[in-house]
Amino acid sequence: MSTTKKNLSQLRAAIDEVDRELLALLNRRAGFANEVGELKRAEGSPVFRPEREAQVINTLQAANQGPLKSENVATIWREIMSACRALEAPLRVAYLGPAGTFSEQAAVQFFGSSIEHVPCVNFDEVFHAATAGTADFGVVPVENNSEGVVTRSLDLLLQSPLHIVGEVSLLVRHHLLRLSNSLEGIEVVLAHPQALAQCQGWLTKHLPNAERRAVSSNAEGARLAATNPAWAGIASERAASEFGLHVAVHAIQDDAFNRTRFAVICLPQTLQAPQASGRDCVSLIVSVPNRPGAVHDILVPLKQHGVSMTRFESRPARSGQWEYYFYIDLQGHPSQPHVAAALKDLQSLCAFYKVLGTYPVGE
Ligand SMILES: C=C(O[C@@H]1C=C(C(=O)O)C=C[C@H]1O)C(=O)O
Repeated sequence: MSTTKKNLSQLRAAIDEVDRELLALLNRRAGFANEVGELKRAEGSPVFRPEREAQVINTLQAANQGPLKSENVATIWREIMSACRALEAPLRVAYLGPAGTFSEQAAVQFFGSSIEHVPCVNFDEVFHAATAGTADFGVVPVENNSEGVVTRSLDLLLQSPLHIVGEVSLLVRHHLLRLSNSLEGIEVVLAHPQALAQCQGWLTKHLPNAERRAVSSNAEGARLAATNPAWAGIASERAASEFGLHVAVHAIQDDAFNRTRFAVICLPQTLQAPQASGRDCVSLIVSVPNRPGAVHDILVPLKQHGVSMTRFESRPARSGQWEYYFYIDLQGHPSQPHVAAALKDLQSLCAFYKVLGTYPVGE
C-alpha cells in the first residue's frame, strides 16, 4: 500500500518536473513567436500563416513516436500556436453568434481558443465585419452533408471582396434542449432553419404536434427556450450549459454523420492565398454563355489537365433569365502547372470567372 502511494507521489513529482520544463520551453517558444511578431510588424506582413502552422503540425506528427496520438499532437499544438500567435497580435474572428453556436466551435477549431470573439447576428454581419475591418477573419458555414449548401453564404461570397483562406469541417450533433428533462408538453421547437431541416425526420416522429419556429441561430433558440417551459431549442451541449438547460434528448439529427463545412474568409490584404500545403483546393464561381453544351465545355479542360473536381453547385444568377452561377471546387494549388493550365483554359470559356480562394483542405 505504502509502495503504491510512494510510486504515485513519485510519478506525480516526475510529472510536475516535466511540466516545469514544458512551461519553460513553451515560454521560450512564445519568446521566439514574439520576435517573429516584431519582424512581421516591421515588414507589414500578416501574423497568421496557416501553411506554416500546417507544416509545424505535419512535421511533429511525422516525428511523433507516441504514446500521444497523432490527433492529440495536432490539438495540443493548435492551441500552443494560437497562444503564441496571440502574443504577436490577437486575431479578431467574426462568426454567427451568440456564444455556443457551431460557428463559434468551428472558429475555435480553426484558430485555437486564443482569439478575440466577434459574434454577429447573421451571416451578412459576419461578411460586413470582415470587410469593414472590425474583424480580421470571418467563419461561415457553406455546406452541410445532409441539407446541402448554405445559400446565403454562397450568395454573399459572390458579391464580396473577401476570399477563402481555409476551411473547417465539424461533426454537428444537435440536441433537444429545454428547462425540463422530458418530451412532455413541448409546444414549440426553436432553432436555425438549417438545424430544423437537419432534424425534420426526428421532429416529425417524436414531436409531430410541436410548432417549428425558425430563429436567427441555434444558440438564440436555446436562449429563448430558457424563458418558457413549453419551448425547446435544438443546439449544442455548450449552449445547454450556457443557458442552464437540460439535454432532453441527445443527437436528434437525422444523419448520424451530420457534418458542416465552414469557410474561413478575409480581405486579401489581411492574408494572401496560402502557399501550397500539399493538400489544397481552389474554389471558383463561374457562369457560362447561355448556349447548348456550355456547361459540358467547362469540364473539358479539367479532364484534359487531370484536375479533379470535388464540388459543383449552382445558384440562380437572379438576372430574370434561367441563368446560373456555378460554384466549383478543384483539387490542387495554382502553383502546380497542371492546375494553372486547367484554370487558364477554364477561364477562357467563362462569361464570369471569380477565384474565391486557394487554401489547404480541412480535416
Ligand atoms: C511564429 C509565427 O507566427 C504565427 C505562429 C506560429 C507558431 O506559433 O508556430 C506559426 C505561424 C504563424 O501563424 C510564424 O510565422 O512563424
